[in-house]
Amino acid sequence: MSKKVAFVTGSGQGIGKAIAQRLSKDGFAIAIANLTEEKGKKVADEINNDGGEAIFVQVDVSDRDQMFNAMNETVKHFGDLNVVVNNAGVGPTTPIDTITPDQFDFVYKTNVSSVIWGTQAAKQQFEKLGHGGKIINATSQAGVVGNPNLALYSGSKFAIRGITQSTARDLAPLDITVNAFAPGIVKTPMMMDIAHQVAQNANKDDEWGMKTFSKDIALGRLAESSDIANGVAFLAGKDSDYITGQTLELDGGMQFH
Ligand SMILES: NC(=O)C1=CN([C@@H]2O[C@H](COP(=O)(O)OP(=O)(O)OC[C@H]3O[C@@H](n4cnc5c(N)ncnc54)[C@H](O)[C@@H]3O)[C@@H](O)[C@H]2O)C=CC1
Ligand SMILES: CC(=O)C(C)=O
Repeated sequence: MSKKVAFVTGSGQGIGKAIAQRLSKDGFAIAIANLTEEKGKKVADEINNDGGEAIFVQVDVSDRDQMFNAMNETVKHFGDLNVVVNNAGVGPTTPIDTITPDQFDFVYKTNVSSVIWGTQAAKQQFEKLGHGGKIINATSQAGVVGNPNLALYSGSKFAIRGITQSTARDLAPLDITVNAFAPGIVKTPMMMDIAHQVAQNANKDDEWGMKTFSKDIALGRLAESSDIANGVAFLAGKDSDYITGQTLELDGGMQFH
């Protein structure tokens, strides 16, 4: 039987890379869809050298045509597509007075437009292939509760949960599920940068910056990218077939509902 195929955006490093590696272990062929070629190719090579099957497809997720082309290229190569993980995102630190129109456009195009284009392109491919599929969107604990200094980012992540819920209803008749995952504080370049910026603004060190975000984690430790990939693997697999429109919180116990 041929492998199922997963398309993972922002998989050149951090959480996306861990998701790609985990889904490969779970038997998926993987499209590493990333902005920067060097990092994306390296992850694809690592998966192939490890006995998996991966290709690199270059994409700027904020560009609709590029998202459609990247998914087309994936289906041309592997002959199928079953799971799309809209993971890529940016997280600048933005005290409210500092936000500019350019920054607004950049964050909302990268984080929010990308999910819409990714959903449209996935729907098109699933329909052409004549089967359903799974769309999985990256929100954040900061998309469940507003975080200080992150007004642009938090707002964009709240929007992703709204889009997830709406499109789950729209696409259910096509046997397409749409869910989101909400990581907590994960040791990746994005989070290190946020902690650094917040610390600098307060004249403190990076450890202090990280503590301002991590002090309320019930399980008492920062997340590894693999903790997040474990949850996404569940959403990508058969055991989540009867779940749609939900946000799975992967935050070690930060936000409770
Ligand atoms: N690190 C954390 O603590 C948390 C991260 N998240 C979310 O998880 C997702 C992944 O985050 P990290 O791995 O931490 O980020 P990261 O910054 O470490 O990695 C992001 C990856 O996305 C790629 N990328 C950036 N812009 C792109 C674009 N326009 N088109 C294609 N690829 C692009 C980068 O090249 C990089 O490979 C993001 O959506 C982020 O908002 C959510 C909650 C917490
Ligand atoms: C970067 C992020 O998603 C946080 C702080 O939750």
